[in-house]
Amino acid sequence: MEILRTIADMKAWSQRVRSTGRSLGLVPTMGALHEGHLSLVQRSLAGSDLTVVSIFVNPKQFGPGEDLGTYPANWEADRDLLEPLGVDAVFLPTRDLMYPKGFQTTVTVEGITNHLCGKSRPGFFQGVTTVVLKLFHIVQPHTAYFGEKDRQQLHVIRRMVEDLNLDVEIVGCPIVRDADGLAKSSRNQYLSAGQRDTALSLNRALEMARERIEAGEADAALLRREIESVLAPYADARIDYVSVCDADTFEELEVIHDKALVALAVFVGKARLIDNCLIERVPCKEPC
Ligand SMILES: Nc1ncnc2c1ncn2[C@@H]1O[C@H](COP(=O)(O)OP(=O)(O)OP(=O)(O)O)[C@@H](O)[C@H]1O
Ligand SMILES: CC(C)(CO)[C@@H](O)C(=O)[O-]
Ligand code: BAL
Repeated sequence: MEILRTIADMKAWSQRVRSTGRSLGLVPTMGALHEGHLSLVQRSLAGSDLTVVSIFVNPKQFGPGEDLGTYPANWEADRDLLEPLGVDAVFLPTRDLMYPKGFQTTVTVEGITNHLCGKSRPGFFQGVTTVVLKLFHIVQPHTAYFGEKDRQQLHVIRRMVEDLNLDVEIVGCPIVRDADGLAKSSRNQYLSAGQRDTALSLNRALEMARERIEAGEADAALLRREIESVLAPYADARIDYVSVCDADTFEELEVIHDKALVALAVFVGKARLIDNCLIERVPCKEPC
């Protein structure tokens, strides 16, 4: 596994690979890897000839007061997870290389970033799209893999790729969960045992919403209140948002027709956890 620490080395490596006609997959991450990340890596290993994983804790997507300074990092553990899988290269740039003195450019996707995480973390998506566009130029992948746990991020990146005519195929990968339903996240490391129990209420709330929608509930405001009441008993949970929204525009729904995205962001202690599920109501064949 090649460890590439400079932009010049990464570009040269990618150009060599591409010049031989082989396909290149990229899995962008912020490190502290877990099975969620590894599922993206497996998908890339299966779908591309060679796979690059980038590890970069991108300061531009963290707001003031967020956890940039304490974001988990463990390069040796990450390397030990990636090497046996057969990853071809890891791109590990420093902040100074990615954002040298004088850096002044920002990439903005409008519209869909006005909702959910974009609303509660101003500047977050600008940071994401700026770094992802840089990574695409540096690594030059044919395909890039992103998790559906960050479903809004996935849509924002697809929008950027389409709007800027980038030649990168974006593949979305399903959410990987622990056996008890908690979505894998690097920030789960912040949770105490008690807070972990609280964190399980996110998936429970999503499952409740799924059952209610599949059973025919169409009142989105009522569902938002019901989700809040699943979370309310937990004193150590603080809701950032509860959304029952359109799965393409991320605008809040009043009435659920055939499909809705239910998305949550909840602080449990210092961990801001996100989770979501896309719920499609199967039309009745017989009169319902
Ligand atoms: N449980 C998961 N299932 C599938 N994909 C995931 C999961 N967790 C993270 N990913 C994906 O891995 C990629 C890198 O994410 P990142 O490094 O921010 O990890 P994370 O665990 O989401 O971290 P955080 O604690 O910041 O939420 C993203 O595309 C993200 O959607
Ligand atoms: C896509 C990403 C690596 C950009 O920093 C980050 O937002 C993430 O890990 O989801
Ligand atoms: N996976 C999202 C990265 C972040 O929260 O900054």
